Amino acid sequence: MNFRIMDSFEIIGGKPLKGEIIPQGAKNEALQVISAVLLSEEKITIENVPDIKDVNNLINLLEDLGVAVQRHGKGSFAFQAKTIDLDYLRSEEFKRKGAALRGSIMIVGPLLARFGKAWIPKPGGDKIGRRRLDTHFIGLQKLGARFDYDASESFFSLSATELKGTYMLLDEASVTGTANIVMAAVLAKGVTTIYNAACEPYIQQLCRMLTSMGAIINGIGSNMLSIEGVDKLGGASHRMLPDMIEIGSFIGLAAMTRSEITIKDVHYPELGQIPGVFRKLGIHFELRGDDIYIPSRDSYEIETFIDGSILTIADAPWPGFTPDLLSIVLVVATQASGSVLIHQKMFESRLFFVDKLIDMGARIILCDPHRANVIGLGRKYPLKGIEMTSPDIRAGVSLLIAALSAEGKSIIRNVSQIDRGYQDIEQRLQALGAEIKRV
Ligand SMILES: CC(=O)N[C@H]1[C@@H](OP(=O)(O)OP(=O)(O)OC[C@H]2O[C@@H](n3ccc(=O)[nH]c3=O)[C@H](O)[C@@H]2O)O[C@H](CO)[C@@H](O)[C@@H]1O
Ligand SMILES: C=C(OP(=O)(O)O)C(=O)O
Repeated sequence: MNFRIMDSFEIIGGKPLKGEIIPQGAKNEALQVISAVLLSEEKITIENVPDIKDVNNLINLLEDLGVAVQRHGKGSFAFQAKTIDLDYLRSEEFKRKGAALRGSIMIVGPLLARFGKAWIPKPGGDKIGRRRLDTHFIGLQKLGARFDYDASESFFSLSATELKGTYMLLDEASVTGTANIVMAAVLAKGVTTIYNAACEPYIQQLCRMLTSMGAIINGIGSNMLSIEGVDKLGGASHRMLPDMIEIGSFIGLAAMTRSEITIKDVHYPELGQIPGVFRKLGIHFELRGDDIYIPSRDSYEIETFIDGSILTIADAPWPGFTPDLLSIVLVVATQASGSVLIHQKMFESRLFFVDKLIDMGARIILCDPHRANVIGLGRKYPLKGIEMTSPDIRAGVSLLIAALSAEGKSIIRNVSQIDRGYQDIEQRLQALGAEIKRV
């Protein structure tokens, strides 16, 4: 039998969309809190889990490790990590499956804390520049773990007879690094202080879930976490936040395609800089209850800085602007009036996809791997549909937004990148009136 993998989208662009959209649960929170179920032998219920490739891969990985997983309905799961098959961690299958996603790195902290051992292949995720793991391993070593790296197999091993709380200053505020160290410290002996900790909402959510499991964590939401280790953690139930990157993607989509869209239940207070950045691009929207309503408008004009100089939008660790939305901001700017400098400081290979936008007719100068200057077309002419390949998840969605706004047909290949993090995206866009199908 010949199975064809439907890994492309065919899009006929240029049509305004209309309707309501509910953001999925957050991919990056899911990867943290689902890894944390390994810390307890009791049942942990998690609601609003997104049905996306990365999360499903992590859940499968946990099942292979022996975690009992019950699906209670859409997005609702119960996990129980009573017995864990540590031998599986040495298997070829684990090496292959673990390497498929970035989030798998976060099983290391819990395994080390509860069983004194952990192995992990170099994790996957987007090819958007070097993605080192030093912060994770230096932090775990400070807690007392021994660490070994087999470069020929790209395989990390860690072990510890006892983890002991200590003070540490992280070399960078790594999101998954902080999550891993926190998950190890909650079961360590004594107090761990993590300074320069990442503090984005998903780390806060992880800390809240751990607290409801019985962990003692102070400083949640700040860059100084203090964790008093406990002997054992219990069960809990937890509800995940909506995905802020999806919410930002939908704001950008609405502006770029002249659409009237309501994004439901956004948890506005948790969106940090995101609404402000889209406002700086000249996009108008209203907060109605906890929904963001974006009216259909023909044009939007990028602001300048107060002194009249060209606006720069740059990423930074939270509470700065998330790097995961810069590609979307960039594409939205291509049809604005005015200019903006997009400065992707955190990842070095995330802007190369602008070549495809240039082929579609956008005016962009890639100054260097980190900076792109966008000179908005101000709707003087539409982008035109082309065939292209999605290099990473966020570039993929940016190209999708560009294609939905463009005149004519576009084909986007390699959309399994998009499936990593956006649930049923074509069906949800079709419900808003988009002409998109998987081919
Ligand atoms: C599964 C998951 O949750 N992935 C997210 C997580 O990845 P991840 O946890 O892998 O990303 P890190 O926070 O470790 O680092 C991201 C990049 O920023 C650089 N860096 C980081 C901190 C800092 O203070 N200075 C600095 O320059 C790092 O060197 C790296 O190049 O956080 C990233 C940053 O928000 C997001 O893009 C990813 O979507
Ligand atoms: C970079 C991302 O994901 P990951 O860390 O899983 O590669 C992202 O979600 O934009």
